[in-house]
Amino acid sequence: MAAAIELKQVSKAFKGKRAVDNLSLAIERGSVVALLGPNGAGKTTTVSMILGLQQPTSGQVKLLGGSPNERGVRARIGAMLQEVSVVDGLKVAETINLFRSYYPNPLPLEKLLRFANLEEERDKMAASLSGGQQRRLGFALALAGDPEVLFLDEPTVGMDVTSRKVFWDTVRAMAGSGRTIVLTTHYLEEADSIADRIVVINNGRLVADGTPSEIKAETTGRIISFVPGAGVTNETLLAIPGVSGVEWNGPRAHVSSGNTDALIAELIGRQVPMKDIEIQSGGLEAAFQSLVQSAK
Ligand SMILES: Nc1ncnc2c1ncn2[C@@H]1O[C@H](COP(=O)(O)OP(=O)(O)OP(=O)(O)O)[C@@H](O)[C@H]1O
Repeated sequence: MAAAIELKQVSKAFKGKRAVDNLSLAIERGSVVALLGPNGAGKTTTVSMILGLQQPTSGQVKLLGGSPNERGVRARIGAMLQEVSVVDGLKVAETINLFRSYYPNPLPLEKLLRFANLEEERDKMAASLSGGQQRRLGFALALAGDPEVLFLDEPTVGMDVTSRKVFWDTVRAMAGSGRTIVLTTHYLEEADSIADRIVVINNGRLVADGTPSEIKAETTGRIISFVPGAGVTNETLLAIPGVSGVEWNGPRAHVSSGNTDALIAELIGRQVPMKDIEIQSGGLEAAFQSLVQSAK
């Protein structure tokens, strides 16, 4: 079966400046992919081209094996974009029903209200909802057509902690039922917990692509710390292959390395005297910062 989404050497230029630069990417059906990148990296432009809302300057975009501009393809996708369009004069349930009417096989209204945690707001005017409630309405509208591919652009901005949890539980359940989900987020811990693949974009280019643990391991965000025995100096540690930096906190040395497994073997092999050994992962945040900085 064709990939859910395929980008081949896609570029998009605005007034000569490339917002997306020669991006190639295939997203398998049933996967949950997070697009990460700093402000202005090109994430929204990429999603807009996949949705057919913007046309690439060059390259090819395929969605569900066809063109994003085909009606038949559009009926099979759902998108929650940063701007939620609220129709004036309609209540929450009426707005959802309007969107349901656009699709051949919509999900039931009650299910959508539950997924979006909007059961209590069903009879409120949509325009009177708070920012976070409007985002949740945007989620219900994105799901209205029971989409095979779901796009979530910064979905949890403005949501409170409870709504966020309900939201991600629902997204996880959706992913479990074989849908393809593409999300952009600035909350790296969310990407880490929900995505099975993370694609990092910077300056319109792909700078890393892998599982959350591969992305974390690819970077210098990992540290071994220990209290070295007498005679072990900064220079001794820096001279060991695989050590990318050493910082001291009193008697404790924090040694960073791209591959802490290999480094620990090296330290033991060299019989470096060590006490109270700890291995810390820098986490996705550190990995992300280091990727974005090294790509500059
Ligand atoms: N319509 C436009 N006209 C001119 N430049 C644009 C337009 N849309 C986007 N850009 C530029 O393209 C680049 C990528 O923007 P884009 O919105 O895709 O980034 P992003 O990764 O989604 O950022 P953010 O995290 O801030 O939403 C930015 O430099 C932006 O200023």
